[in-house]
Amino acid sequence: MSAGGDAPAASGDLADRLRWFAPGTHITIRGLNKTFADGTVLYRDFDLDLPRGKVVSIFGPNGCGKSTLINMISGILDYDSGQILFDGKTARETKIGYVFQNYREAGFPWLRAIDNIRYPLKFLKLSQAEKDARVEKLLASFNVSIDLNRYPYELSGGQQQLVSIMRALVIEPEVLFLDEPFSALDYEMTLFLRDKLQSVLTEMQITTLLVSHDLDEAVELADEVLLLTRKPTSVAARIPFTAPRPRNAEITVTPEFIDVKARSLEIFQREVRKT
Ligand SMILES: Nc1ncnc2c1ncn2[C@@H]1O[C@H](COP(=O)(O)OP(=O)(O)OP(=O)(O)O)[C@@H](O)[C@H]1O
Repeated sequence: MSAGGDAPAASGDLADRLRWFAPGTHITIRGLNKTFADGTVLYRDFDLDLPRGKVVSIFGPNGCGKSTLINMISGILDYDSGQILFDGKTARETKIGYVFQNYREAGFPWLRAIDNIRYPLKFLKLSQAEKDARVEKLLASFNVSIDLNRYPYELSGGQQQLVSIMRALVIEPEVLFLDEPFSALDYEMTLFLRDKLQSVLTEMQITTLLVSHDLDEAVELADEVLLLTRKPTSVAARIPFTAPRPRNAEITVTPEFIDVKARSLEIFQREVRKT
């Protein structure tokens, strides 16, 4: 982890800089810099505040740095300098869940599905009864009908991604990162998982960052669409979407959805056209 990632909780100058946060702000990014070894400058003095308990969908041109951003926030990837704090805590001090696009590489193939879901609980100081209750509650929330005694290779892609999502949620994360979680799945499974995930996130009030290349999906799930520019990357716009939840695919024909999607698309296309 870089100096930025190891940074202690806010103090001195930093505390002064953080004092003007909007109420409810959870994740604060200040002065973030990331340049790759080949000289590609991706983020330069990048600032961002992300609200507590909301779902923010990140959308932007190909290669603008969406995955890199959530990897740096979640602590998977080093950054050169700057500060990323979760209510003043570092990523290491924060309970984080992460769902990857490639579910095949995300789980342990030698563990049954149920043991993959339970695995992260090993690292929490909970009694066995508390761990069992956590898992039971989660399975009930997702209304799981698949045989979780199967190994991942015995499950469909969608079922494996469902296992990945439950494994990310079982620790009751403060923040959940989803990087293209449904893009490798068929449409029927995508709709099912979107609905389930959305109702669980609404119930658990988890601060969530979603990267999606599907603008309908990005808007449907979002409390806010965060549009990024081409690199060096900055925030092009933030567009709230306040339609009540639960939402499903039918939301896509409502005037509010169409308006948010049209405004997002306009900004996206403006950024794509820039050379
Ligand atoms: N290790 C690396 N070295 C050099 N450049 C890199 C490295 N990793 C990523 N990049 C570049 O940084 C940019 C951002 O990559 P990233 O995957 O974060 O973008 P993205 O917006 O998620 O992309 P996509 O829309 O294609 O999924 C891309 O141009 C990519 O080629």
